[in-house]
Amino acid sequence: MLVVEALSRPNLFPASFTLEDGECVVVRGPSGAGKSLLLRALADLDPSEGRVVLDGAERDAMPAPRWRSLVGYVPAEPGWWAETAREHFLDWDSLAPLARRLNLRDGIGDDPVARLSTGERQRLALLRALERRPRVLLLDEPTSALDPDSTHQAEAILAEWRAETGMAVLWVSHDPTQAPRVATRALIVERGSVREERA
Ligand SMILES: Nc1ncnc2c1ncn2[C@@H]1O[C@H](COP(=O)(O)OP(=O)(O)OP(=O)(O)O)[C@@H](O)[C@H]1O
Repeated sequence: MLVVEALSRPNLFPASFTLEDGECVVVRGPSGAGKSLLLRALADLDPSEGRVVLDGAERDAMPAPRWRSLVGYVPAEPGWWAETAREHFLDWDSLAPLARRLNLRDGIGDDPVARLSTGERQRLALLRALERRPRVLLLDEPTSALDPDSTHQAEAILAEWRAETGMAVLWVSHDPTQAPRVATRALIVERGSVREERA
């Protein structure tokens, strides 16, 4: 469903790979290797060269806002523009069951974002991205601040979502035990070069 051909930008050599419907591929590699650069290029947040095709539609032929609604991105440090958490959602109340599964306490939607913990913000950013129902979700260390139970809940929710909607996931993780739990394939990024391996 996603075809990437010779995608490149400064500090990232041309990368080619595909993502199948409902697939999850982990992205691994040393700190500073170019993993976030790869995700940001795919999300069309920074200028890049190469060809990216989603469900037969060329990225370059699509308005950027349309592309960004199809290809969701959860950065390692998500941004917040309104005071309370709920203001960042289309319909916060409908997400209550998922929020509970992620061990987020009731009422958190009305708290000022600035007062929330790093792990709380991380889980809210994941929910915010899922709510937009992207075809592809790019995750930059989405569970790095979570306890083991919340991590497993997030992994389970993403697996269910992929199975139900066909959403594909590209998941940057530094946790060697997480990769085989969530994916069968890995993209290894080293000094700006991308190659494929088993997860
Ligand atoms: N806009 C940019 N243009 C060019 N190079 C950049 C840009 N932003 C970051 N870099 C550099 O590119 C390199 C790769 O950065 P990147 O953030 O992709 O690493 P990473 O693999 O995600 O690392 P980490 O695991 O620490 O998050 C770094 O040396 C960084 O300084």
